[in-house]
Amino acid sequence: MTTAPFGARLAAAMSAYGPLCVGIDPHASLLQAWGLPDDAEGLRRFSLTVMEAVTGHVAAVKPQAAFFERHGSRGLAVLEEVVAAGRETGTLVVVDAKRGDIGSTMGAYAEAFLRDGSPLAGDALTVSPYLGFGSLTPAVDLALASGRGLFVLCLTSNPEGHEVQHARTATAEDTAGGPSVAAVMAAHAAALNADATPMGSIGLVVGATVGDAAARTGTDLAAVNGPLLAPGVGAQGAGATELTAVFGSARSQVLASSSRGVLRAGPDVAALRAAALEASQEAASALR
Ligand SMILES: O=C(O)c1cc(=O)[nH]c(=O)n1[C@@H]1O[C@H](COP(=O)(O)O)[C@@H](O)[C@H]1O
Repeated sequence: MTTAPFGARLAAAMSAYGPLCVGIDPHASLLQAWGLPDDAEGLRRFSLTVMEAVTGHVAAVKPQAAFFERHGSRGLAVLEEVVAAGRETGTLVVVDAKRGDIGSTMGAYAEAFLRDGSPLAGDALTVSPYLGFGSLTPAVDLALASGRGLFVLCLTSNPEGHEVQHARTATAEDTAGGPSVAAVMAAHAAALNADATPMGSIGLVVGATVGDAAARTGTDLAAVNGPLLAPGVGAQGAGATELTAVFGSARSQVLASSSRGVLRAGPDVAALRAAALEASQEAASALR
């Protein structure tokens, strides 16, 4: 394996371009607003326009798989084109597919999204650990072996996440409840990233909208030593103030993510690029 680890590649991209990931979420309403048909060709023009506008200007892009899957196999072919365009331009691609399953099936998801030569394999994948962090082992192993990364859901940006993520884990001896689910997920990531420089490749998803949830759940974000993907910026209401407040001493690890907040500026390439650069600068000053 000659590729540098994802954590090192992302750290370099963030220092070159700033801490912003532009989400590629081709909602039907956005296709309409851009004057595009709600079909695979509209999806393709939308996605490649975003790539043209932001590659080489921001650290990463994050295509959301659901918006491609809703167009069937032709939509997935467009996702493959986005992945290929990222590879050609050197812009990191986080495939946001939030996969999670029992280990034996997780192995197949890992081969789809993290294996060299797979057309859907970007630089990192979002994964869901709610079948137990250990169920993600095939993805962890393949990501680390291939220079890719993972973003493991930890404290998500949506208002419903707390009922699972803030819950206290129980053991046979400690029925009163142990550490929170979020803290356990963060501790697993920290263990996998131990000793990595400048940071490890097993990141977490922590929404910019979660307020003081890390403190309330005892989740030590600074100790993760890995990237913290922070969606919720822009359309979900978080901005610079929230980024600073949520991440505190972990802010140098944060990759802020905005989809609709940037995409609404399209379809003009220059306007999209300007919106991305503005969001990137705002995130950079909040996270300095
Ligand atoms: O993993 C994600 O990216 C993610 C996690 C999370 O906690 N919240 C969240 O909004 N996301 C994704 O981030 C994007 C947010 O889009 P906007 O609200 O338009 O910026 C969507 O693609 C979500 O699926």
